[in-house]
Amino acid sequence: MIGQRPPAPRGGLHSAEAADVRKDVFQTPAASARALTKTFGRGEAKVHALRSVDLDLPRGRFTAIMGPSGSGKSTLMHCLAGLDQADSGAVTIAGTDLGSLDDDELTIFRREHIGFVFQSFNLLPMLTASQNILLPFELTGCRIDEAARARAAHLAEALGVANRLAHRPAELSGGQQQRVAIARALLLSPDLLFADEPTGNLDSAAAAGVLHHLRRTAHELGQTVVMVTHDPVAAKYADDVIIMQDARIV
Ligand SMILES: Nc1ncnc2c1ncn2[C@@H]1O[C@H](COP(=O)(O)OP(=O)(O)OP(=O)(O)O)[C@@H](O)[C@H]1O
Repeated sequence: MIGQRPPAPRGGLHSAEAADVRKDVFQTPAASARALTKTFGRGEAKVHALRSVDLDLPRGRFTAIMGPSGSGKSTLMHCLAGLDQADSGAVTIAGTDLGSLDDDELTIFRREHIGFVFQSFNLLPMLTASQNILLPFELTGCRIDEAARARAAHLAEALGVANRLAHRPAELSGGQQQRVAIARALLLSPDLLFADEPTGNLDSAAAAGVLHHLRRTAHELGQTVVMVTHDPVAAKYADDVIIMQDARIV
């Protein structure tokens, strides 16, 4: 176990009530999209990237988004993550309608509720693995305290990089770098962890390690994980697979 999946209810509930509370928490989707529509360009050059997409992402599950190139996967992920705005429709994360937030509020919301992992790891080369993992905490403007260090150490342990913390990214394998990047993305306990082709730069053994840890993150930390991938082998690690085609979920 690397953590408790259902949050422990407080206030002395009887076990049946506590089970109901846990069930409710996990039945509320971590994120929802309703009638999400997005086009690029105009006139003859107009391209439909999303055509009225509806989606609920269940909490604590690992969901893969697959589909042919140009089918709208990245656009969907960017709209869900508040990195891009749909032309119409709504995205709700942790009960907040992203459309109700101004730019500054959206930036803060993303920092507090959403974690990202990219194909190219995006670690800072001059920082050690440990400093990279703690970076999101520093960006909040708070001093790194014992609790933050303990969380970073716990995540490093869970992701199998605890013995690499003093090393810089160039001294780590690709798989280790990606696992450091996952620990960093999880530091502030986001509601959603988005992974964009996280194994695209890895050989099959390193990819398997990263996918195994993403799966554990969902199942043992109760973390909602969404991964865009072209790789059917990677998608097999997911609990649910969403297939996109021609800007729709099929
Ligand atoms: N910034 C943009 N400007 C113009 N068209 C765009 C832009 N971004 C995406 N598109 C178009 O929108 C459609 C969906 O693109 P998207 O990147 O979401 O697909 P994808 O499934 O992620 O593709 P890939 O697997 O190749 O990354 C494509 O036709 C793409 O060309």
